[in-house]
Amino acid sequence: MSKPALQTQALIKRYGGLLVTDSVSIDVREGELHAIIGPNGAGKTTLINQLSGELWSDAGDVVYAGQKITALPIYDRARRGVLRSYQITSIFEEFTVLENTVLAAMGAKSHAYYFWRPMLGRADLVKAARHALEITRLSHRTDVLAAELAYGERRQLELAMALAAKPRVLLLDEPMAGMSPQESTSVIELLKSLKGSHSILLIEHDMEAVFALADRITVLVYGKVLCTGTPDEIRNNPEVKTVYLGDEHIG
Ligand SMILES: Nc1ncnc2c1ncn2[C@@H]1O[C@H](COP(=O)(O)OP(=O)(O)OP(=O)(O)O)[C@@H](O)[C@H]1O
Repeated sequence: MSKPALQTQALIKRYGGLLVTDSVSIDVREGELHAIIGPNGAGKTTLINQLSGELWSDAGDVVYAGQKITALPIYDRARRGVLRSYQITSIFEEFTVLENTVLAAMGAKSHAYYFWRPMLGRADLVKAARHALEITRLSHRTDVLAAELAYGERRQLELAMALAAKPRVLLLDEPMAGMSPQESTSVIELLKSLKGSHSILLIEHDMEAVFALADRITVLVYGKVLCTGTPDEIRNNPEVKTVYLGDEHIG
């Protein structure tokens, strides 16, 4: 069994009296795609925000490669390799797809945006960006302005930008939301190809995609972990069926 890349230890987030994540302990193993599912309001997005550093936790720890990163801000976590899609830079509308992706690669390497240098003058960054665009199937759109992209293409660009930053752990909150069936299929294929070389934490409402992709699934209900297991274990777990999915939704 591979070791954990990212772990939470009894992680808690409160909003007033509401425990939104309630002592959540999960781990994402090296090269694993670990999906988090649960009903609306279960705390999935809050958890991912706590992992990326967008939200401070009230108690508990986030551990990456054996080190506590709970107190680190987003940028430090990202630079170490824990990256949420679209987190490092937002898309610059007036820049091309390639320029946006080069900027993301640059940000990850702490080049501090050397705007006075030609953006495409760094061969290594351009190469990383082109590679990310190739695997996200956006190579044919490299010279198009971001402002001209369709919605699904923008989501693909966000993924390309995250990949150009060479993450070790990728945090994805509904990467297929709002995509056409064709675009979703292409993202599913992409995630399949990224598994193994990346550890991925995925929140996704599309159960078909989750069960097709996940190595393990954690079910979150009212902020608490109900169970973690392989897709088969989750599919056959009577408690999961009762509490959340309903027989007809599983698998
Ligand atoms: N800033 C906030 N202040 C107060 N309550 C909040 C805040 N953010 C989230 N919540 C509450 O925390 C709970 C969990 O929200 P969260 O968005 O993490 O759930 P989720 O599982 O991602 O839901 P969904 O599947 O609908 O996206 C909800 O009850 C939500 O109303």
